[in-house]
Amino acid sequence: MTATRTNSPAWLLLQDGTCFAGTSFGAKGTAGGEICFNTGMTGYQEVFTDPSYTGQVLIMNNAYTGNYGVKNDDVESDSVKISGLICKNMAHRYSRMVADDGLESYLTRNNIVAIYDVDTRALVQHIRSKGAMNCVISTEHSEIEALKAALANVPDMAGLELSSQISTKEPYHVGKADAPIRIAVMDYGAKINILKCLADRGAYLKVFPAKTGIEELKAFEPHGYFISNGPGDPASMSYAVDTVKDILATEKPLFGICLGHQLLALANGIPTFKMHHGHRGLNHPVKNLVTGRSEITTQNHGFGVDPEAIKKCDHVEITHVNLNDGSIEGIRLKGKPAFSVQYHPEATPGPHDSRYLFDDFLKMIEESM
Ligand SMILES: NC(=O)CC[C@H](N)C(=O)O
Repeated sequence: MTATRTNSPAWLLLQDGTCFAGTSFGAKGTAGGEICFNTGMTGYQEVFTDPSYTGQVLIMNNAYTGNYGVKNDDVESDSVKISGLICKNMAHRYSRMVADDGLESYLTRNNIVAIYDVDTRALVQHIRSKGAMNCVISTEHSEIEALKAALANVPDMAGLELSSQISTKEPYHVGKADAPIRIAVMDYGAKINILKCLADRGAYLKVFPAKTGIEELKAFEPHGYFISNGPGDPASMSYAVDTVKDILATEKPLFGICLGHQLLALANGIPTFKMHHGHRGLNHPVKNLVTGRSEITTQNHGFGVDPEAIKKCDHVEITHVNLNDGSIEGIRLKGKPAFSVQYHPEATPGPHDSRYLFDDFLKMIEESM
């Protein structure tokens, strides 16, 4: 399949004044967000639709993006969630028997501004040394003052609350209603495959809007609670921290992923912090300190849990660490059936090494029933 090459110019301006020129791909217009990069070599459609990327302009480290097109069901949510896209090369032809569309048409339909022909190696090295910052990409402004004005409107990721905007508006169910195990899911921007991983193991889920109170959660009579991934700064989510505290008070099993991990830490008095440039990719090595085994993990986070504060917290145990930088990848509470990981065991896209965590959670629930 081919698409017409437009070759129209596009520009990228970073918050520190650095500028890149490139070529437009996808929707026309101007888009801003926090710039971040994903080192994965495949799985771009799942990444673009991951709700945790809300508010972020994504650089793909892979030299070539779009070669296998898109498929209607290779998604992690109902729409593309990235604010914008930056690539080295974008495929104008795609090749996959079962593909439904090409990437450019998909981005255009989803109103996503993208820029390619950018030296992404230089750009990623820049972010790696300077750290996370905001940016704008534009097909309509080439004047630096106009780009700067657009950039001034992009909110800081630190302190930004996004989950309540993208969470489901109404509760919904996943799985079979007669399943023996019921799990209440807090939707702060949940990826579809996390829900599938739980339902495939025989759980019936009720997925709740971000600001649902404990009484409504309890009315579902859940045997366990799941705290989802999601975008934004966990420290801005006091409503969610309160919900996690209320859930812990029920003594029912709790499992949290990524944002859910950060919220479990915050609910136990452990602060989170903004990382230099975060972890986003499919090959982050993590060691499970309980089993001594290592796993290769999928990651997507720009905030982390404070390691020093955990060490001082008697009732929280570190279960997983990142083998690249020693950052905290997993915790569990002593004396309570609650645990969480900073990475993504559902791993769409990515290796399935960590799927055992869903089995562990279901087993924990069975043992508590
Ligand atoms: N994938 C996630 O849940 C991300 C959590 C949080 N928004 C972060 O960037 O750290």
